[in-house]
Amino acid sequence: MTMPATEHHTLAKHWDIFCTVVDNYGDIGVTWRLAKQLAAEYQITVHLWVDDLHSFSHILPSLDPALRRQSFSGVNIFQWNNPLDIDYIAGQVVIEAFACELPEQVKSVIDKLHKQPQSTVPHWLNLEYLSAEDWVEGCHGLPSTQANGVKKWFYFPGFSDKTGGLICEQQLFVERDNWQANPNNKMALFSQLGLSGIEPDDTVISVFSYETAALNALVKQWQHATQAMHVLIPKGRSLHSLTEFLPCTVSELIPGQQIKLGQLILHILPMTDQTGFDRLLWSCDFNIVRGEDSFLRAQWAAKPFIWHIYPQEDDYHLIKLQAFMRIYCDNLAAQIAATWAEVNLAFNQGDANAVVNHWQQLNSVILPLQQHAINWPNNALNDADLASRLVQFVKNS
Ligand SMILES: Cc1cn([C@H]2C[C@H](O)[C@@H](COP(=O)(O)OP(=O)(O)O[C@H]3O[C@@H](C)[C@H](O)[C@@H](O)[C@H]3O)O2)c(=O)[nH]c1=O
Repeated sequence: MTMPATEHHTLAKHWDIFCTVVDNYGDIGVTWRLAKQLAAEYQITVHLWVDDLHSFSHILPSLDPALRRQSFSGVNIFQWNNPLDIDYIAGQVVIEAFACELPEQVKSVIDKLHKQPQSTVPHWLNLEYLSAEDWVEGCHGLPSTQANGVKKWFYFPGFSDKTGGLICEQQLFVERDNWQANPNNKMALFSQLGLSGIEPDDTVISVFSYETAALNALVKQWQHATQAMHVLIPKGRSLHSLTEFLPCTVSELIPGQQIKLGQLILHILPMTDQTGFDRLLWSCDFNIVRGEDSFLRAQWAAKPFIWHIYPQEDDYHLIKLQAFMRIYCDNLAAQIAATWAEVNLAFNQGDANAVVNHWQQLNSVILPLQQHAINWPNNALNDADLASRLVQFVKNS
């Protein structure tokens, strides 16, 4: 472990972010977005420590899971083995993402620094999950003093100006608007992804959900659509709810493969990096997303969406869903809000009949819903994105 012998220790300038991949791609998805933005917009050297590079490589295909150190987009990516086999050098900030436990070596370096007279310790932050619930405002930015006296700060993303904000790159909306202004962009993307047979005016829906009977019911209904419909689904959890429509097992499906079901064509999507995923969401008419990061990106896409929230014990996720739906629907006409909320609720409850009924009603409110989706991102950002608030928070704390 590298510890300078000097008494007056000055911290290195970089930030460390520690991320464990619990399951799925959300934890690494969020930390990777944040790391890239801190590097690109604030010229901060970021060391991103990840315990599962294989999972990470699904959303960063150029990553080599066998390498212990590598750099992409100005971020140094380190394999986090336990115990650490790469030296931790104390930097300005250490972020433990989603309450992952920091490695012992890191805690012991912080502890030693804390005990040295006149030395500074890194700002130690715990980055929490995003929630639209009211209590978040009261908990954001609170310190917790550890047994050794070092303070750890709780950083809560959120939708109000009293929270830590939402991850959004400064140029994202400009890039999205430019992309959406020219339909050739989406057609070029579809062809680059190996998707054929999509005409510019066809309805295109992306699906990145968990397993649910609601998706199965929607696919049954979409087969009888009046016009051609395309549903784009990456290999993964959504398809486990659609096995009755598939000609083979989910693992045998190949990206680019098409399954024709009446008016509907299911397209198997390759997974792309996050920039490609964002562009996909910008290019579809409707997106079904999940978790945390794709949920936010669907909002930034300015398109109507269903949020399949990550399921939690005792249906706690439904409380989180309701909290978000309340703020999203705040200035929406009652009938539009009710229809959109009912589709979301039915999808999350796996209620096949209800989701089909409410989906049909969605057609009658789709224009104002599209307009709302366009207005929402600027309102939601509340003037400051998460990275800018985080940099400010570190300066002030
Ligand atoms: C389909 C696809 C996704 N992605 C990215 C977008 C997101 O960063 C990431 C998916 O993350 P999420 O949308 O958050 O959904 P998720 O279900 O994968 O992750 C979840 O993990 C749990 C452990 C957390 O508790 C949840 O809150 C949630 O974050 O994958 C790509 O980069 N390319 C792709 O082709």
